[in-house]
Amino acid sequence: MKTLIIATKNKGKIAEFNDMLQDRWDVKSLLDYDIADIPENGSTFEENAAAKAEAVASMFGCMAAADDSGLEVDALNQEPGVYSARYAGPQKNDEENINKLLQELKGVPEEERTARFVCVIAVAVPGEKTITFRGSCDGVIHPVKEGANGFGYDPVFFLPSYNKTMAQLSSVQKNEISHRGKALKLAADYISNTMNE
Ligand SMILES: O=c1nc[nH]c2c1ncn2[C@H]1C[C@H](O)[C@@H](COP(=O)(O)OP(=O)(O)OP(=O)(O)O)O1
Ligand SMILES: [Mg+2]
Repeated sequence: MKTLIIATKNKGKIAEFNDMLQDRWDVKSLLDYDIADIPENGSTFEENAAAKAEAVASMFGCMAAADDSGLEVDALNQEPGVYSARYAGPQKNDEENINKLLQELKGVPEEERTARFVCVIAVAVPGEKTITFRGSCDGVIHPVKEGANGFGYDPVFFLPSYNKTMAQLSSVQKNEISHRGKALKLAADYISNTMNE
């Protein structure tokens, strides 16, 4: 089985990539190697995903993928966006990020709490142009945390069509509808074709 390196240290993402890809590839992440954090200085998900994928592709001299993702909240002018991981500070704590988000949205009525998760997957090959794939998933920011599955903002990301938060879905259900599942569906054929060249 061929190895696919994903330039991430996020355990929640790694679990989802493993669930979706383990039949196809031997998925490795930055937690399997001793690699320093790659800076995310871009202003778009595409820039950050490309920077992470390219840094790792050049370190290993082979194809690497990366995921840059986050939450866009309409009532907050699409924030936290690319800053989602660091919303409450550089320590990147999910609990603190959720608390800050709920505080910012205090008093905002349900119909104005619309949001979306966005995921951009970049695939980089040394010496070639990096390609990006984008997926998104619409929801509403729930005023209280519910559910224990998933990671990040999942406990407050409410899906009206399921009457559940993302954290109340099984991993199979989440991967079918999530921003990451959608971006990966678009990326998988390109990864597979590029790997076999
Ligand atoms: O499915 C998701 N369910 C809930 N929350 C999510 C999801 N997908 C992204 N998110 C949130 C988590 C984090 O606050 C930010 C990603 O930030 P992002 O920089 O892409 O990832 P990260 O720094 O945690 O790991 P890394 O850069 O090593 O891949 O968006
Ligand atoms: Mg990051």
